[in-house]
Amino acid sequence: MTTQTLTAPAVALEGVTRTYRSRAGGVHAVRGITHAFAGGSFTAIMGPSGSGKSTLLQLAAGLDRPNHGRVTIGGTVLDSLSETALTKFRRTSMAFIFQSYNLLDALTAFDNVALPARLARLPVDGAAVTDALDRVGLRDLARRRPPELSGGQQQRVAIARALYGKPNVIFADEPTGALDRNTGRAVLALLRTLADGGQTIVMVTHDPLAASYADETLFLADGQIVGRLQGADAAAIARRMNDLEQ
Ligand SMILES: Nc1ncnc2c1ncn2[C@@H]1O[C@H](COP(=O)(O)OP(=O)(O)OP(=O)(O)O)[C@@H](O)[C@H]1O
Repeated sequence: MTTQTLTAPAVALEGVTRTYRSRAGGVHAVRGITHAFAGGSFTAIMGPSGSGKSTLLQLAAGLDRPNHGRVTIGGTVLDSLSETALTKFRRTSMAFIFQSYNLLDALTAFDNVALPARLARLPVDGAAVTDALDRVGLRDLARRRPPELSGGQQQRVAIARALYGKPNVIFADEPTGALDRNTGRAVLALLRTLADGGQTIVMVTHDPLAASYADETLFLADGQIVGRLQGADAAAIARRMNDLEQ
């Protein structure tokens, strides 16, 4: 892992705009967003349905390209990369944690954790894979496949995958959306640990309690950042969300 100071932006968005064409006309999903996510920071993104959260996350992760503006991750301008180079860059520089876990059912937990390294044609360090599974409490379940694991266990496999490669940036879209409260809290505590260890976390969530684990919450409305709260508790975050949804 590249060690970063808290002041170096791990992910920078500059004037990022994404418009979708539809039969009814253009949908301005993200409108000129500029924001720097500091290295080692944990940021939550909240906002009403349709405010552009998922689009913003996809743009920041290079899964979608902006119509205008640019995204820089660890000093690399994503726009300057070909599709092939971008895919390779994504495999080594970032991890994704989704509500739906995104694990391959045919592979064991161990092989799911090792998958990004294999796809990037890097040697797999078996002891490090086991260590990553151990850190999320799944050492004994390494040989199980996702259908043989609970939702919380599957999400912990996804987190172990993010732990193993030690990517600088972890993007999470509703990582606790499908989990019960206690399992969700355990997952959030793990994400908090990753940020405290220097990885940068950008997480979309609808849940003020989940956002309270972050250092900062950004509030989106109509494709723009309309507010932010630092170090706020769940009640303060919920109040701000209520104000936005009025
Ligand atoms: N592929 C697409 N084609 C056309 N419009 C799209 C597409 N994806 C998203 N949109 C539109 O862009 C806007 C932002 O969508 P986005 O999914 O980013 O919002 P969101 O804040 O993540 O919503 P939710 O909380 O409901 O998941 C919405 O108006 C949505 O309908």
